[in-house]
Amino acid sequence: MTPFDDSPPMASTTHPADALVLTGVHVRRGDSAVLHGIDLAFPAGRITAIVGRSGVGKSTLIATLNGLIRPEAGTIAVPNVGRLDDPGPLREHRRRTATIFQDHALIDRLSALDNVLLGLADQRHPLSLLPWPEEFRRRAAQALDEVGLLHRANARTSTLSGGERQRVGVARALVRRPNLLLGDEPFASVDPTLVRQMSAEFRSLVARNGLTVVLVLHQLETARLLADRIVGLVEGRVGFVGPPDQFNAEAEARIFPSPVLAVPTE
Ligand SMILES: Nc1ncnc2c1ncn2[C@@H]1O[C@H](COP(=O)(O)OP(=O)(O)OP(=O)(O)O)[C@@H](O)[C@H]1O
Repeated sequence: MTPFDDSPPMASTTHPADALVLTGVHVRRGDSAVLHGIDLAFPAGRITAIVGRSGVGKSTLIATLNGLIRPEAGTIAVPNVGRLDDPGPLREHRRRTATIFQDHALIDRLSALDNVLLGLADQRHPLSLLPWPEEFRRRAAQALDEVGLLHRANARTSTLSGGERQRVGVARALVRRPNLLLGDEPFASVDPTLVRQMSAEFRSLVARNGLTVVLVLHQLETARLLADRIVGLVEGRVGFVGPPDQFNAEAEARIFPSPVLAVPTE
């Protein structure tokens, strides 16, 4: 198996080229069983898009990968780190993981640079009144440079365009120097034309930084553009795993079945 093999994941085997391996993962939220026995490996250095209809468990899967939700059964293994049901590996996994958000979760009255620095907030005392350490400021400037926004570092975030705000959100994730980048609909508030323009840039940024990326994407078109691999969920189960060019009409009908319309009776 090469690092770029897209054959179905061997969930019981941890391959060195996998960044995360889920085996028989069941997740419950409140009274509902949401994910049912997920077997899935996420290849290192690749972009995986999670797609599926509303309510199938996409956000739940991302929160589970993040370590925010603990499965009621099954395991999540991070090669060279450990299993996420152990507190030590879980802490290390969370340190290596960054998240990008749909609304970018930026503070408008702060500068772009200060918003990026917030990505490091957990690395200093929460009540610190001291200025950010020079090393952190240098890292934040580097992250802004990485997304092509260094020239806007001191601009108030409220004056930035939608695409620029999205880049600040990505820089705030990058400043943590993560191995794993997770996103729940990170491009939802960016104009589709802009997403098309940014996708090549995003892909080369991911390759430059050696990131493993998992994104929930509502737009299939965006998933095809951005991802190396698509995971389609149906009712909390994996219904498709493969490269975008294999996500054909049959797969699309399986992952996005037409709603069954009730036939009115007299
Ligand atoms: N905090 C919660 N407590 C109880 N049930 C929840 C909670 N969050 C989500 N659920 C339920 O879990 C199921 C899956 O939700 P989830 O948000 O993972 O789906 P999704 O595929 O991301 O949906 P969407 O595309 O609409 O965002 C849904 O039935 C939802 O109602």
